[in-house]
Amino acid sequence: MIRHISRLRLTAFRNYLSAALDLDSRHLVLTGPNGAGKTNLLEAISLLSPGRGLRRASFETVQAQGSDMPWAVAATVETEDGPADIGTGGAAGDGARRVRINGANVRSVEAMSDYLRVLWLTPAMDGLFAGPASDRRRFLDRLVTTLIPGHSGAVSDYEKAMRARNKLLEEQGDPRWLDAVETQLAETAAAVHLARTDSLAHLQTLIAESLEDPNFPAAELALTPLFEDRPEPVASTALEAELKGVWAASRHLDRAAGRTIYGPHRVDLEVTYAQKGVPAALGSTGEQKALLIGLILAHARLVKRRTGIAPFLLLDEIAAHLDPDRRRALFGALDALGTQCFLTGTDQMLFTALEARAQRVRVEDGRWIPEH
Ligand SMILES: Nc1ncnc2c1ncn2[C@@H]1O[C@H](COP(=O)(O)OP(=O)(O)OP(=O)(O)O)[C@@H](O)[C@H]1O
Repeated sequence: MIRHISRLRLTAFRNYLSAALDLDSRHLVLTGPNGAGKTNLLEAISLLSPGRGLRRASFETVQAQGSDMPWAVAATVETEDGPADIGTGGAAGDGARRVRINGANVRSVEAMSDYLRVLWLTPAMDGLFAGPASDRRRFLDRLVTTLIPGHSGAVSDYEKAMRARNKLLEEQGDPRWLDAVETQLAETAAAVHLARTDSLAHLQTLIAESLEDPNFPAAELALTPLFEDRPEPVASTALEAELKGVWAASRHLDRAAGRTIYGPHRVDLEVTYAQKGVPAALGSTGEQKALLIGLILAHARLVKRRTGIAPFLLLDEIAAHLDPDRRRALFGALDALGTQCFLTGTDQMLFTALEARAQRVRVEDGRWIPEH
């Protein structure tokens, strides 16, 4: 059985006031004019995972304008153990979001990951390899979170502790407080860094084992070193001690710089086009897209292998950028993953090769019209 979403319901979510859709386990193709609500639907599904979803929008932004109802996304996920009802949404006057599983409130957004995992590819990621390092770190953290759901929370805890350290440095705070903050910073930093390196190592191994697919070339992945002048320990306690030492010694420098210079918030994900041995950023637009698709497909396989849950793939306007042969290869790869994929495009013709392997819905002005 393929784990899949069998029912999706949106309330006061962006341009959807109230919409419901029944689905089978096949892929879902969404077509419709610009601004109809195709990406909004993908964003809704992306919020069934930790973090802020595929647009990284604040929860106030997703609230449908002009509606008094709090926004809500609800899905029924068919699993091997039966259906599960997963819901998330906002509550009036509160910036946070609530999560409900099978009718009960749960405290942690990570709990949704027991039922479903989500990965996405959007046009906003097109410049990933040539753009700023912060985008690549965020991309990597998204991959890691799909594998290790607690990672998203660890990254926010780390960022919070770093802001506290920077503030204490600026205010010339008590060194004992700095010690305490740096201890906390080191714990979260080690967790973040080791989750990243561990996930990357597994992903690289899987890519190396996979049969070469000429349509979606293999990537070589590496993290830039944490420190310029010393090796980084691989064990958590040793890494924490090393980071604490570095931060304690660099307080003056960091105070002058107005920020923490060393740490996992500064590393970069280096991606190389394996066959050619050149940095991904030097590839053509099409090559970079193919590399990114290959990376997402490989990661989806990794998540399936290690967790038993094949992630749902949200592919926003991917088909339009591929030539017909590569499009067919993509559809074949999606079928092989054994998961439900959600694809958008303005033109139904792009998805002809999917034939009966997809259900089709036309999106118009915040409404869903199933096509038969
Ligand atoms: N909070 C909100 N309340 C109401 N409408 C919203 C809200 N946020 C966004 N919208 C509307 O949603 C629409 C955009 O939807 P979406 O991005 O899903 O379009 P799309 O079908 O993917 O289009 P394209 O083909 O251009 O990518 C816009 O018309 C926008 O004004």
